Amino acid sequence: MLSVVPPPVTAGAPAKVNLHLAVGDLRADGFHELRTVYQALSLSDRVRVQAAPALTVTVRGEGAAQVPTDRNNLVWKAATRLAHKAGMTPSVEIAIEKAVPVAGGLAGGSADAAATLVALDAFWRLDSSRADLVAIAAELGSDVPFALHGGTAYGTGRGENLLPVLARDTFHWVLALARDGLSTPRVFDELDRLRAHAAPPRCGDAEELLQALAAGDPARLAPLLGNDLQAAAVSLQPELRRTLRAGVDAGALAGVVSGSGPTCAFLCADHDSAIEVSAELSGAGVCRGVRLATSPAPGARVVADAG
Ligand SMILES: C[C@@](CO)(OP(=O)(O)O)[C@H](O)COP(=O)(O)OP(=O)(O)OC[C@H]1O[C@@H](n2ccc(N)nc2=O)[C@H](O)[C@@H]1O
Ligand SMILES: Nc1ncnc2c1ncn2[C@@H]1O[C@H](COP(=O)(O)OP(=O)(O)O)[C@@H](O)[C@H]1O
Repeated sequence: MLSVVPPPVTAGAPAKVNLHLAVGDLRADGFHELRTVYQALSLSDRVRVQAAPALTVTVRGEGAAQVPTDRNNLVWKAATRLAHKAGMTPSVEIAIEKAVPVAGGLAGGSADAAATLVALDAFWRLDSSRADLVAIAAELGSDVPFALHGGTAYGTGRGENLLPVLARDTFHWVLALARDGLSTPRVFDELDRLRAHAAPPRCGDAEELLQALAAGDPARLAPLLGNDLQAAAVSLQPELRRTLRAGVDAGALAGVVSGSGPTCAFLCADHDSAIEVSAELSGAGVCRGVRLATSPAPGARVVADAG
């Protein structure tokens, strides 16, 4: 009997911005207790899976040279864990097409892992429950469940416990990309160091911000954006202070470091304003490049294969 090779499957998954990121105490397991409001961005990576003699990973696109292609890639871990749970052999090639800047605080690696889970679930026709995929996602990284979820969500624990959040309308962002990345554990360590010596700003609770999201009002949302990791990211890359100032001078409603940085996310009043801010920021010499994005965006999902 002929065995039929299943056709390739492509999935996409979004980058994220933390609109609110309150970092609590360091736990015994090395993670910090978080309270965060995630929103998924229209900027997304794509992952294509197809049959191959053995597990292989290829990477093209934005920052590809900095992304591992061995077991250190989160997609490799995602594939082996899903295969193990399903009793499959992960004989697949996983081709990543990156658009999300690497080590930028935008959770690109988490997006790739979430897209891999969704793509392989379809490729192997596993029909896994959402809860099963979320459980594997949480083992892979704190941000991976949100990349599956998409939209807007409130995250607690180390960021992996999610509740959906109501957000009306579309928000317009300009992302200022930094020349060098920042390592997430290094930024958390830096925050602990700063807190041991002083009292860097804390963003408090998210109540008002949740109301601004439900109202879909960017002018109300802007002054409420907050990130406890910002002081640590700025301490490690002091030039971010200039970038944050330049975005607001260019007409953004507000700017915030995204997650552990160093990408700075600028909330704009509307699409036209975002175009103006991006043009001005590009010319100001304060960043490696700019990207326009909207939010919220859907979570990881199978997409039509562009070939
Ligand atoms: C900071 C955030 C905010 O959304 O995003 P990024 O800026 O990295 O995208 C996340 O908490 C990052 O999530 P993720 O990138 O999945 O991190 P993980 O792989 O789970 O953890 C990497 C390391 O970051 C630190 N870490 C992470 C999450 C957390 N709640 N407390 C921590 O202290 C730990 O040192 C951990 O070993
Ligand atoms: N698929 C992947 N894409 C990007 N980086 C990856 C991937 N898998 C593993 N990594 C590693 O994870 C690190 C963090 O990457 P990324 O998820 O882009 O940033 P952040 O944690 O700041 O959001 C990278 O420096 C890279 O070494």
